[in-house]
Amino acid sequence: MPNVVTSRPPAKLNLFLELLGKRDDGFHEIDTIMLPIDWCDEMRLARTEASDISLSIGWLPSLEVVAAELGVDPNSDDGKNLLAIPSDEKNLVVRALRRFRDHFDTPGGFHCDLLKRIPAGAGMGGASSDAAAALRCAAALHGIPLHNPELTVLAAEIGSDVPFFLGIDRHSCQAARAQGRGEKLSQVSLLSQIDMVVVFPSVCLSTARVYSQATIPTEIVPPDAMIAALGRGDLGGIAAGGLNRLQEPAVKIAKQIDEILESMWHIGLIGCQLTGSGSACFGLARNAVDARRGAEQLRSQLLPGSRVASVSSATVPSSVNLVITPNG
Ligand SMILES: C[C@@](CO)(OP(=O)(O)O)[C@H](O)COP(=O)(O)OP(=O)(O)OC[C@H]1O[C@@H](n2ccc(N)nc2=O)[C@H](O)[C@@H]1O
Ligand SMILES: Nc1ncnc2c1ncn2[C@@H]1O[C@H](COP(=O)(O)OP(=O)(O)O)[C@@H](O)[C@H]1O
Repeated sequence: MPNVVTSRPPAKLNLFLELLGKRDDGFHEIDTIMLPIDWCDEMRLARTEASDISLSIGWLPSLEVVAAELGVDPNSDDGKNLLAIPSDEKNLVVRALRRFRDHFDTPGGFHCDLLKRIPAGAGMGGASSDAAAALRCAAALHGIPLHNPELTVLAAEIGSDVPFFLGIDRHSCQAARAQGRGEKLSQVSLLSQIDMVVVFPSVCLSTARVYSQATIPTEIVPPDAMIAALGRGDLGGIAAGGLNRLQEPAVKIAKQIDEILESMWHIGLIGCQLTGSGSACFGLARNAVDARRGAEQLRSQLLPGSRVASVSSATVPSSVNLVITPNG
């Protein structure tokens, strides 16, 4: 069995998000279309003899570069709020590894090196994706099949969005419809790659806070038009079918989201909206070249004060790669 493995957990965007109702347990019933994108963290997981679970965290390309883009001093309160990622039990990676070890009763512990690219509190699912990758990496290190259904049960206990990042029923997945609180998944087919620009404003939004300010619409919109447009590879249809019922409450908390969206529409991106509970926004481009050009234009307008990236649709789950170490 390997002693060290690596993985590249991807971010996600919600192309569609409808609220169906509020449940007694405080969660909302949702209907959402999630798309993995090629904006990824980097994870390296090693088995340790001691039973501890430890995590070290850094930013790529570096804390200083990311802080400069966001226009914050990394040591200020604002900087810490945006860039200080917990390395204790609050980190979903630590929670995932602990649950894994307790559930499968595996010997020893883990050390994880996590290099972040995905902004936190952005609605891009970075923490959830890291947790899913940690479960898969831990399974690989202990010879447990990566498609073991018990991993999906553990994933749902860690967070509503975590199961999506494991893929669906052993299959790699380009897009998924998630229902229930987000854990009931079905495949959505995608005819062609989607190229987009993502902007993360310098604000971190709490998922719980945004949900708490949301209202359930009187008329529920189904995702049918979005699903059909994705299957046809119809960019105009994807843009027209976009919806995010969390956008209104997120904008009430962080007004700058509206300004960001305005700038995105202005440079010719289409279907511009918030992802998840925010604060990141995305807009669709005709192709990868247009997305890169759009990102450059927005960078010149919005930096410092945001992170801007051109991205393309990707797949989940992220692969797990064995690392050959000198002693094993
Ligand atoms: C909004 C979405 C859309 O994909 O993503 P993010 O913006 O977080 O990336 C998800 O629904 C977020 O899923 P996730 O981030 O895993 O949330 P959880 O940790 O399970 O829950 C955090 C809190 O959000 C609220 N919550 C979450 C999911 C849900 N369906 N209804 C809720 O009301 C609850 O208050 C819960 O205590
Ligand atoms: N592995 C992780 N990476 C980033 N943030 C994490 C991680 N684990 C826990 N967190 C905490 O969870 C919060 C939200 O994480 P994240 O999933 O990135 O945002 P969102 O729910 O908006 O997609 C962060 O602000 C951070 O404090």
